[in-house]
Amino acid sequence: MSTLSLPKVLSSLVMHIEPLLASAAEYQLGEQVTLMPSSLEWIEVSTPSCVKRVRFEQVCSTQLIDYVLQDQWVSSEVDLSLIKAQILKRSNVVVCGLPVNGGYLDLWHHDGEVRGCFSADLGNTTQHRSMLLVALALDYPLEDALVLARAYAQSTQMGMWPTERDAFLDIVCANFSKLSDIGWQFECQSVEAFAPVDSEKLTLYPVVDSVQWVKQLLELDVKTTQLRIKDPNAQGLEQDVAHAIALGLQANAQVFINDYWQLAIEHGAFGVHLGQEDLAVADLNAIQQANLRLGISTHGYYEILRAMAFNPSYIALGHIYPTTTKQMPSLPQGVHRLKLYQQLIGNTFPTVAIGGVDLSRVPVVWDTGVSSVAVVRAITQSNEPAIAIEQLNQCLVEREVKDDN
Ligand SMILES: Cc1ncc(COP(=O)(O)OP(=O)(O)O)c(N)n1
Ligand SMILES: Cc1nc(C(=O)O)sc1CCOP(=O)(O)O
Repeated sequence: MSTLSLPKVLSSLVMHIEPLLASAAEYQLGEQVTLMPSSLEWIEVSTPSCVKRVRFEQVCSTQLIDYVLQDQWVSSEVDLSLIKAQILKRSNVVVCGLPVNGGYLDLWHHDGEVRGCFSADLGNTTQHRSMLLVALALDYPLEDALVLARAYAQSTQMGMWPTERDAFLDIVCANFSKLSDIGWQFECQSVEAFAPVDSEKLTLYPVVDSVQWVKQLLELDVKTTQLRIKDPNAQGLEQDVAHAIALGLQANAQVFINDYWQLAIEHGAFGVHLGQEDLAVADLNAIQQANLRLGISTHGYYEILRAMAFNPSYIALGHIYPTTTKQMPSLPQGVHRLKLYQQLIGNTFPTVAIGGVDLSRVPVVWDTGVSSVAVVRAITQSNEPAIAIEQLNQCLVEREVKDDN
C-alpha cells in the first residue's frame, strides 16, 4: 500500500486528489493510495519502492527534501541558462511553469542533464500539483509525473486521467520546433521521419544475442528479429553484424541491429534499435539518410513523448513484466499502463511490447492493442524454439475491431 501525507496548508488539494485516485484505480494504474493529514512541513509520498519528500515553492535548506518544486513565477524576466545551471547544481530542484517566449517550461534534473517539456498554456496550478502528487504516489518516476501533471493542469475534465496525445505537451529535444524561440540549444540536429517497417511482418519479434540465433529464426520463417550483442569488444562483432544483415536481406526479413548504428549503416541493415541514452549520441541523421528503420526503447510517458518527436519506425514499450534478461532501472509497467501507452500512441507508430512476456502472458499483452511482442527467454530458453515460435504466433493473430458502443 502507498500513502500520501499532506500538510494542513495543502488540505485544499484533497478534493482534487480523491477523484484522480479513483480514476487511477479504475484504470488499475497502481497500488491503492491512502491520503493522510500530516503535521510535517513537507509532503511525504511513500510507495512500495521509495519514500519521497516533496515541497512546493520555497527553496528549503534541509537536505531531507527530495524534490523542491518551484512553481510560482512573479516575473517573466527569467534567465533560462541560469535556471538550468541551478538545476544541474542541485538535482532536487524542479522548476514548473517557467515563463518563456510563447509558453512555459517544466524543467528537472536527469542523470547529469536538464530535461524539459513545453506547453503553450500553463493550466491550473491546483490541478497540476494534485496530479503530480497522485502520479508520484502511484510510483510513476518524476518525469512521468511532471508530464501527466501538465496534461491534467490543462484539462477541463476533472478527475479524468489524461489519455489522448492532444492532452500531452511537447518534449524539449532536438526535434522540438520552438527551440530557438525559447533559447535552448542541442548539440545534435533535428531529423526527418524514419522509413516505415512492414507492419505485417512486425508481430512476433525475437531479440537474440548471436548470429546463429538469427539464422535459426529466419529458417523458422520469423520475419522480424534483432541482433543484440551487448559486449562492444566481442570477438568478430563486425562480421556477426554483417552476417546477420546479409541473412536478413536473403530471407526478405526485418533484421534490426541493437546499438551498433555505424556498423548497421556500413553494412546496409534493415534497421537499428536504440535506447533513450543512445538518442543523444547516435547520429540520427546518418541513420535516417541511409534509409535505415529506427526502433526506440521507452519506459514511460516522458520517454514515449520524446520518442514520438523523432518519428521512429516503431516504439518499444518496456518492461511490461519483471525480467531476468537485463537489469532494469525502472519498475515493470504492467498491462494496464501498457494499454494507456498504446492509446496515447494510437495508430501514429507501430508499438512493440517487451519484458517478461511469455506464452501465458501474450494474450493479455496482445489485447492491449500493441502491434508486436518482443521476447528473449520465451524463445532462447525454450527446449523447442520451433514449437515456441509456432505457439506464440498462434496468439498473435489479427484482432477483431472492438465496437465499444
Ligand atoms: C524491441 C526492443 N525493445 C527494447 C530494447 C531495449 O533496448 P535498450 O534500451 O537500448 O537496452 P539494451 O537492449 O541496449 O539493453 C530492445 N533491445 N529491443
Ligand atoms: C532487452 C530488453 N529490453 C527491455 C526494455 O524494457 O527495454 S526488457 C528486455 C529483456 C526482455 O527479455 P525477456 O523477454 O527475456 O524478459
